Amino acid sequence: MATDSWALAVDKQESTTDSFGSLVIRSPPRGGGDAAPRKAKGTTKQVENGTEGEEKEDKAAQSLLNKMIHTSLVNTTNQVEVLQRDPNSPLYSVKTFEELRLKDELLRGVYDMGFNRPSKIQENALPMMLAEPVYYPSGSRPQNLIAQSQSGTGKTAAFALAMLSHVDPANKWTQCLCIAPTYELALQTGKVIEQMGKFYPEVKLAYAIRGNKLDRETKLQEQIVIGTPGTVLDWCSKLKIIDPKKISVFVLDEADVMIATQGHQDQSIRIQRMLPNECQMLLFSATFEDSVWKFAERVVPDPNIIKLKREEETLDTIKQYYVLCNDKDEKFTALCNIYGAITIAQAMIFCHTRRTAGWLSAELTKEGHVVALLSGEMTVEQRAAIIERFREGKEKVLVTTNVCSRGIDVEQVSVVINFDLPMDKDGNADNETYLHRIGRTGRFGKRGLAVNMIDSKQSMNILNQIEEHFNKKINKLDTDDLDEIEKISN
Ligand SMILES: Nc1ncnc2c1ncn2[C@@H]1O[C@H](COP(=O)(O)OP(=O)(O)OP(=O)(O)O)[C@@H](O)[C@H]1O
Repeated sequence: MATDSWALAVDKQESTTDSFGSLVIRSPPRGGGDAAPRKAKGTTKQVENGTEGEEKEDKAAQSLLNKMIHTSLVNTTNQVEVLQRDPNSPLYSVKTFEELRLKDELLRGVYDMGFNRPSKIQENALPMMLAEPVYYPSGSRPQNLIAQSQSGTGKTAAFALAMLSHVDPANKWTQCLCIAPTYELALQTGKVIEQMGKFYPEVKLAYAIRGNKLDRETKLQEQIVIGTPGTVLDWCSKLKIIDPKKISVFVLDEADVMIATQGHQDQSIRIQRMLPNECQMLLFSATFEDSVWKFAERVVPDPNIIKLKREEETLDTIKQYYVLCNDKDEKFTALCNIYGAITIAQAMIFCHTRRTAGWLSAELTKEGHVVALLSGEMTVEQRAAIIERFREGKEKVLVTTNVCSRGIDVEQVSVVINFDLPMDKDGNADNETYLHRIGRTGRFGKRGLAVNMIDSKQSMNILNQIEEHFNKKINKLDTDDLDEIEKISN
C-alpha cells in the first residue's frame, strides 16, 4: 500500500492541498449528488409535517454510522447458513488465518489489525473467496458469492483480504474493483484495505469518486480501485482509464444501501456487464429483503450464498410499563419522578422529533442530569462520538430520535423510556422498532425496564397494538406513587 494514506488525506482535503501523487482531487461540484466529496454529513432528512420535524431514515448515513461505531467485531452465536453453488463439492471453513495460506505481508497486516481468528462469516467466506476458479471445458468459473450478515460481523475485512490476495503486484493495472454507495462509505472501506495492506506496499489503491478528475489518456496503475458506481462507470466506459476486461475481482458492497439510491442499481449492473465471465463477483449486504435478493441475483451469476442470521431480540426479560399523562410537560414530570424513585445506571429516551428531543434534553439538563443528545442534523462523526462517550459511561442519559439510535448496543442500558411511542408513517405501531429499542438478545439476557409514555388516544392505540403483537401485557404505572415506582426496579 502507499505509505501515505490517501483516504486520510482526502478527509483533510478541504483544508489542505488538492493533489495527491498521480491522483488529483479538484474541488467537488456543489450539490454533486451522494458521491460528491464532502464531510460526512448526518444526512437524515427532516420532513416537515405540520409543526414538528419528523426524521426520516437515510440508509447510507446509518451504514456509515454503523461502520464508525463498530470498532470491534460484533459477536454472534448464530450459525452461518451456507448454500453452495455445487452442493457436491466439499465445504471448507477455516478456524485460523494460517490455514488460508496468505502471503506473509497480508498475514502480518491481519495480525497487526488485532485479528486473532476469522469471524463467523469469515470462516466460510474467506476459503470461498480465495479459492482458485474451477476449470471447465467451457472456461473457468470463479467462486462467486452473495453474503449477508449484520453490520460489524467482518464482511469488509473479508473482501478487503480477498482483493489484496488476488492482486498481482507486478501488473500495473487495475485488477480489483469495489463499488460502494457513497463517497464516505468508499473511504471507510478504502481505509480497511490500506490498513490491511500496510506491509504490502507494492499494491496501490485508487479512489474512483466524483471530484477526482483524471485525464482520458491516463492508464490507471493502481491494482485496486474503490469508488461509487457513477464514477467507476465513467472510468471504465467513458474515460477508459480502467480496462474492465482485466478485472478479476468485482465487489459490490452494501447492496441494500446501493439499491436505495436512485440510479445506483442500473449503474452497478452496467459495470458488471462489462466484466469478463472469469471475473469473481462478490456481493455483500447487511439485510436481505426481496429487492436486495433480486438485485443480487442479477449481479452475481451462479452464486454461493452465505447468510448469518441476526441474533433474535426478545422481550422476555423486560418489564414493560406505561404511564398515563396529558401532555409533554406531564410526561417530563413522570420521568423526573421515576428518576427520583429508582437508581438508573444508564437510560435511553426516545422521542419522535428532533424538537422534542432537544427540548427534553434541555429540561433534563436543568434538573442536573448529564445528558447526551443524538439528533439528525449532526454529522455522522458527531453522532459516532456521542455514542462512544455514552458507551464509555460519560453521560448517563441519552436522548435520541429513532433514526439515530440504531446500532447502539442497548445491552448496557438498563432503562428505556419511550417518551414517544414508535409509529410508522401511517400512524400505526412500529413493532419492529419497539423490539429493537427495548429488546435484548438471549445471549445477554439481562433484565431491563421499559416505560412507555401515553398522552393521547393515538398513543394508547399504539400501545394496544404493541401488546397484541407481542402478546404481552404492559402494566400501568402510577408515577405519582413513589412506593409503586420503587417496586418496579426490584
Ligand atoms: N477476524 C476478526 N477479528 C477481530 N476483529 C475483526 C475481525 N474481522 C473484522 N474485525 C473488526 O470488527 C469490526 C467490524 O468489521 P467489518 O467492518 O469488517 O464488519 P462489516 O460486517 O463489514 O460491517 P460494516 O458493514 O458495518 O462495516 C471492525 O472494527 C474490524 O476491524
